Formats: sequence, C-alpha cells, structure tokens
Amino acid sequence: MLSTGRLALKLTVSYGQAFVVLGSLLVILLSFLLIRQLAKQRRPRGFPPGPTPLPIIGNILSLASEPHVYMRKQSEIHGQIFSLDLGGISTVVLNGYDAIKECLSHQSEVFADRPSLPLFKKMTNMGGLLNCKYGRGWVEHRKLAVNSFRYFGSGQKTFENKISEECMFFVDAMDEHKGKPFNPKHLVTNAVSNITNLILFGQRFTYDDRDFQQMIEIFSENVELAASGWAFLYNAFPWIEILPFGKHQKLFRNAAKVYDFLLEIIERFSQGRTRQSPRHYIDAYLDEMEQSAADPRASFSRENLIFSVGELIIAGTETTTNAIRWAMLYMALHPSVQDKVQKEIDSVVGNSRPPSLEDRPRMPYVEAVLHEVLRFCNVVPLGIFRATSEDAQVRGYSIPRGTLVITNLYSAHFDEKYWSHPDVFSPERFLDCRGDFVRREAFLPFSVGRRHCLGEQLARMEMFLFFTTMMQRFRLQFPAGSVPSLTPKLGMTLQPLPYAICAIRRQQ
Ligand code: HEM
Repeated sequence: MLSTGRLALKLTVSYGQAFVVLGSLLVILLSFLLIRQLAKQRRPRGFPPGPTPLPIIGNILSLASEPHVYMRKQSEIHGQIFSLDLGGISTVVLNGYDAIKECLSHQSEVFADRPSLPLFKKMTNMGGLLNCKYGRGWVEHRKLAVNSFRYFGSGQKTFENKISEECMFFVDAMDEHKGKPFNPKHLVTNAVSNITNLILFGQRFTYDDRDFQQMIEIFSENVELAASGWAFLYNAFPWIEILPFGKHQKLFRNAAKVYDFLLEIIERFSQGRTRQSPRHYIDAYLDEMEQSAADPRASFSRENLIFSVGELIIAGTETTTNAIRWAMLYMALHPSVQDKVQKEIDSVVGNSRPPSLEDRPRMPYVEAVLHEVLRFCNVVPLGIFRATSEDAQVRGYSIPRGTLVITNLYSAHFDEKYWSHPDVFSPERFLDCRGDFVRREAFLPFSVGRRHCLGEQLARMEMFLFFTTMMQRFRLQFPAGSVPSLTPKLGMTLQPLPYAICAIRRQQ
C-alpha cells in the first residue's frame, strides 16, 4: 500500500509528465502551423515582386484604410503588376489601365475565375452567379440572367416606362421634405432596388415596406463587412470561426437572415406560376431547374437560385445607389456644374414631360457628368476579386492557376497616362471642343473582360433617368453652413458618408 505522501508525489509526477507531454505536443503543433504558414507565404517562382510581408499576417494590415490608394502607391514602387501576401494567400494586384486591359481583355478567359476564398465558400459555396467559379455553372447562370434582363428589363420599351414611374415615386417622396434637409440614402436605395425587383419578382416594394428595407440594410452592411480586416483574417485563418466575437460572426448572422428572407419571398413570388410562361427571373429560373432536372451536372438548384437572387439584388442596388448619392453630393458641391446640367435639361426636355432615354444622345453634358461621377467616385474601386483559371504568363511573370487577382479599377481612373489632372472633378474631360460627348478608353467602372458587369446597360439607364428626373424638378443644395465630408466610407463599394441635402423645387 502506498502512503498518502507517496501517492500525492506520484500523482504530482504524473500530472507533471502529462503537462510536459501536452506542452511539447502544443509546441510541435504550433511549430508545424508556423512552418506551414511561412511556407505558404513564400512567393511562387517567377511571381511579381511586392512589398515585404510580415510573418504570418503578410500585408493584411496595409489594407486597413483605403486599400485602393495604398495599392496605387505600391505600384509606383513595384510596377503596375505587383504581389501582396494576404496571410498566406498569394495575391496579384493589377494597376493602371494598360495592365488591367492586358490581363482582363487580352487574356479574358485566363483571368475569368473567382477565388475559392473561405468567406465566399461559406456564403455561397462558390455557386450562384457573381461568386461562381468559372465553368459550366457560371455560363448557365450568366446566360439566364442576361436573357432575363433583356426579356423582362432593358430589352423592352415598356420597361423604360416602369423606370420613369419609379422616378416619379422617387421625386414625389423627395418633395415630401418640402426643401428641408434630409438624408437621401434610404430613398435612393429603395427606388433603385425596385428596378431590379421588377426583373426578379415582377413587382416593386413600397418605400415603407419595413421587411424589404431591413433586408437591404443587412445586405448593405455585409458589403461593408466583406471588405473589413476581419474578413481578410477569416480568409487567411478560417479557424477563427470558433471565436465567438469578431465582425465575421456578424457577417454570417446577417447572411443567414438574408437567406431566410430570400427563401420566403422566392416562395411568395413563384406562387401562381405557369410552366414555360415566365413572368420574371424567378419563374424563368424554376423553368430551367425543371428542364435540367435529369442532368446530374446541371447547376440550377434551389440553393443557387437563392444565391443568385441575393447577388443580383445587392450588385444592382449598392452600386447604382452609391453612384446616384455621389452625383447628388457633387451637384450641391459644384453649383456651376448643376447650372449647366439644368440648362441642358430645360432646353432638350423642358418641363412639361419627364425625361426619356431618347433624349440621351442630345444631352452630352449630363452624360459627361454621370461619367465623371463614375470615374472620380469609384463606386467599386477594386472590382470584384478575380482568380486565374489556369497558369498565366504576363509581362514575364508567372502566375499560377487559382491565384487571387485584384483589379484596381480606381488606379485606371487616376492613371496619369490617360487622364490629365485626374484628382480634379471635371465633366469637361468627356467633351470635345464642340461640346460633343467623347468616350474615354481608360474608363472602366464596370470592369472589362468575361466577368464584366452584367448590369451595365441597366445601371446606365437608371442613372440617366433618376438623375435627369431629379434635376428637372429640384435644385440641390446643402443646408446653410454645412458642407459634408467627401471622404468615402469603405467597403467592397465606396459610398459617401451620410449627409443631409435640401431639394428645393425649381421655378421654371
Ligand atoms: C453604377 C452601377 C454599377 C457599377 C459601377 C458596377 C460595377 C461592377 C463591377 C466593377 C463588377 C466586377 C466585374 C469583374 O469581375 O471584373 C460588376 C459585376 C457584376 N455586376 Fe455590376 N455594377 C453596377 C450595376 C449593376 C447592376 C444594376 C446589376 C444588376 C442588377 C449588376 C450586376 C452585376 C453582376 C451580376 C456582376 C457579376 C458578373 C459575373 O461575375 O459574371 N451591376 N459590377
């Protein structure tokens, strides 16, 4: 029999041994993870150069504020095509118009993939449309969306009437403020999202529909969170999912709420459907799903329907809304530009009828202003992350298949080779000496190549009609004594910080 003292001693020794063993295992595990992480951080052979990364987190911290500006500055040191390490994720950044065109246009297919980042995998399983891997699934979803946009949207003359109708709801709601200061964000968001809603659901939502508004707000918050430091950290170290705190958790909770809401509205809007007689995108998608049910490789599924509807709502709303909000801000900031816009509207459209798309070719100044807003304000400054679909060669560099590629569209819009004084807001740069509108090659707000924006035509229609209808009726000005900040709020998109504006009815 062991005495109590010897038992205690033996237990202490075995606890001690277990502690040492556990401690050693932990050290071995941490060393293994560290070596693996450092190996992941090694620049692939022939990869473009770039700023020196920190061990483990690489260059993630440099992206904390204004990453598009940081990347443009780095391109002055390392060249238009340089690399970053995002915590073990080798990344290539394309800067300036020439580099973007060389990759996205000249090697369109090679640069057409989306990166398999943990965040995208978790949110959409790399399905849907916008985040979909380049391949059959993307081709099928893009084709269906393009056809639906044509069939239920911009391909129809009656669709213009529907946008004009929404413009009227919009300006009437602005009028309710009776020239007093208000923040136009929610109003613009609702009006703009209703245009996409017409295509997706065949119906608009009223401006006081709280459920829909809440969904858009949550969505919009996620666009911001998806570009936060936490999102980059999650992509590099997905195990942080076990942490109960952090912005990535909020992002996941939001995504789950939006998913449930979309599920519910898709059910609602597919009721009363007649096969092969689609009323909107949802019906058209369900037709495709049924038609391809026997094909095991077909990508149409209920889950992908929810993802693609969500992506179309947010891609169509967040972007165009911010472009219109910037346009309003710049009109109030530059009264002389606003004068010229209104002079053109008065002479081409007058005040007895609403503006129409037929007026557009005769309104070069308005066209120039809208182009300059898109150039100067950079609504989607870094595009949507791309990836190489196969091994690529560009300017003597080797970029392996699956590499994350960031297209710095902002840098093309501030490329001094193509724009004089790019940091000045000047619509005149889009006009020739006779005052006619001129296209500019390095203008890329909708990106280029195979994955270029699917909603470009729709966005241009919306911007023109909302902007001209608003400027026909109102003079925009800031409340006395206040000029809002022009510093953008960062996220996947750049949006103005909340501001108050007065919409004063014009005397014509
Ligand atoms: C001012 C408005 C808009 C801007 C500045 C804009 C900009 C962009 C940009 C930069 C991309 C990334 C393309 C790439 O990967 O290189 C994109 C993609 C996309 N946009 Fe837009 N967009 C706008 C409006 C819209 C609208 C109204 C819709 C539809 C309702 C839309 C739907 C999409 C979709 C679905 C994609 C993904 C395309 C794909 O992966 O194949 N966008 N957009």
